[in-house]
Amino acid sequence: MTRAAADNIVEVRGLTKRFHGFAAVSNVDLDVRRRSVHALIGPNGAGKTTFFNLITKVHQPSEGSIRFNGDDITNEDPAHVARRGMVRSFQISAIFPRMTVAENVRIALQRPKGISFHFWRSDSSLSVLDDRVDELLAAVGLEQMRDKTAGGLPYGRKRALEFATTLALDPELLLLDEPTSGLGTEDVERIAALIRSVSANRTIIMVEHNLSIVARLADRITVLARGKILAEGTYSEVSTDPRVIEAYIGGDE
Ligand SMILES: Nc1ncnc2c1ncn2[C@@H]1O[C@H](COP(=O)(O)OP(=O)(O)OP(=O)(O)O)[C@@H](O)[C@H]1O
Repeated sequence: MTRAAADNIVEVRGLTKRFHGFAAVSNVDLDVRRRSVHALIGPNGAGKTTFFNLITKVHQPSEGSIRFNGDDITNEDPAHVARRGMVRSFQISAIFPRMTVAENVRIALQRPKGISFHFWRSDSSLSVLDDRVDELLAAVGLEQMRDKTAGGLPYGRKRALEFATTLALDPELLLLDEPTSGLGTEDVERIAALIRSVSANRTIIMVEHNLSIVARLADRITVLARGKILAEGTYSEVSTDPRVIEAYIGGDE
């Protein structure tokens, strides 16, 4: 591994995605530093979701390359990429609504990359699993709701549960797709605190429209507009960049 690859968990070069000739992401070069919180912002239609879909390999790039931990993953399928430790969160559909909160976390722990567990294992591994379920529920503030049916939780609490099921996979790189969207102030604060606490020992890339959250959490910010990188830097750098101000004012946000 080169020195740059050791410092950067993700290295993207010349990444382009065209849909019927329209470049949703165009010639993007992006490095994500290990153990940083890296935010991707930009007006509607800037290409943020497409970029997430490219690096998680939901979409195959039209051009360019993607490295994860120094390995070229450009031609890998999404399941392989997830097994490498790149996990995307905030897909509420991933929650089983008829199961309890604790059962949802337990199932996530039994997935590949979660705690290795089989039903024929001993009671001691069962209790290890229960301990980990309780730890994860405590981490997201759901310990009081462990036996409630997941489908009946309020929206903000479902988000917290989804966070717990994602953390169960112990991702090295966590991709958060608008983690605070649709949440009330109290839940936004809870999720922000959670992102901060889980960022201590992993890398996070997040697409986030709430710029005050970006300002508080992100070490580095990439601003996309019309599929291209417009600016990159700290919040104070990008928020004072005239090109960024123009893109936001000139855009539809
Ligand atoms: N599957 C697709 N087929 C055709 N065009 C697409 C497809 N996916 C995205 N696009 C187009 O690519 C552009 C970028 O879309 P994308 O969803 O990546 O932007 P975004 O920055 O995530 O926007 P938002 O903040 O509104 O979610 C848009 O013009 C969109 O219409």
